[in-house]
Amino acid sequence: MRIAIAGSDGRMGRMLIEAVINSPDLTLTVALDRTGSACIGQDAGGFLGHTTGVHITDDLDALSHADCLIDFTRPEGTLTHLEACVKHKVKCVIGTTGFDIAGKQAIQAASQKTAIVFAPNMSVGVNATLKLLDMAARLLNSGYDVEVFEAHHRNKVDAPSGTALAMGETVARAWGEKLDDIADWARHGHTGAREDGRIGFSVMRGGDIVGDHTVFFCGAGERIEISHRSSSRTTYAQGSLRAARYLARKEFGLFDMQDVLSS
Ligand SMILES: NC(=O)C1=CN([C@@H]2O[C@H](COP(=O)(O)OP(=O)(O)OC[C@H]3O[C@@H](n4cnc5c(N)ncnc54)[C@H](OP(=O)(O)O)[C@@H]3O)[C@@H](O)[C@H]2O)C=CC1
Ligand SMILES: O=C(O)C1=N[C@H](C(=O)O)C[C@H](O)C1
Repeated sequence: MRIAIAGSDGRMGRMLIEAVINSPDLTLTVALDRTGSACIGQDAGGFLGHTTGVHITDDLDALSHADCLIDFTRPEGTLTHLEACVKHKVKCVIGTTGFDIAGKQAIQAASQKTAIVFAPNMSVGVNATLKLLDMAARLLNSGYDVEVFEAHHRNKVDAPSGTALAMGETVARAWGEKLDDIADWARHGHTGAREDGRIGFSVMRGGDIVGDHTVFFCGAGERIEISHRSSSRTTYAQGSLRAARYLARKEFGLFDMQDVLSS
């Protein structure tokens, strides 16, 4: 399978290039980054001291040499790349977070023309955690205050993380609610007492934290905490490759990591 990587000089882009190079069933054929980036023209494996012969480019028509693009960039970049994927009939694994409603609708529309896996977290552990949360939310559906906490590195630009949002959505869905209707995104000043049935969010940014998430179910006399902590980005890269292999069998459609992991 011929793989293209977007955001080749980014934290995830580099992890993905290394993972593809080390996967015998996958071939790196395209490495993208944005116009003006200092990495354009460099060998995609240069940061590893490795010569791949694939030079990082901003030419999206290079996607004609790929079967699947793996994209961890920014929403505006991903949506531009997705148009090129549709044009060149290339499948797409999207790990980027922070899309607005219009962005999510554009992904949905593109999935009628190509096959897409879109997930805010590609790690097997996080996706198992989402299953545990669904079970906990169904059992603890009254008398428990739910709070979602996430911590990430100082360079993360969106908040709450896509994973924290997915965790909140999982609890809200289990309660028959929409997250937007019951979320408290932040608290400051004289907030008054906490209301029942809300989901609170809190966010920490600092240093090189890869990604920590905890959902608290706080009751009277007890507290349940369901936590996931990432210590390496490898899990995101390996999950993305699994998603790309899954798409080899699909023509079009929108899938998530639960689809990938249950196949
Ligand atoms: N689903 C998952 O499992 C995971 C998702 N993520 C998400 O992936 C995304 C990227 O994270 P990370 O690798 O840490 O970020 P980085 O900032 O390290 O890398 C982003 C890369 O994308 C490039 N880029 C930025 N804007 C554009 C654009 N408009 N068009 C094309 N390329 C662009 C950057 O180029 P330049 O440096 O020139 O700006 C850089 O190479 C985030 O949304 C993050 O939340 C991260 C980890 C796991
Ligand atoms: O930006 C990151 O680093 C991460 N982003 C994803 C998110 O927003 O949930 C996944 C992971 O937590 C790392």
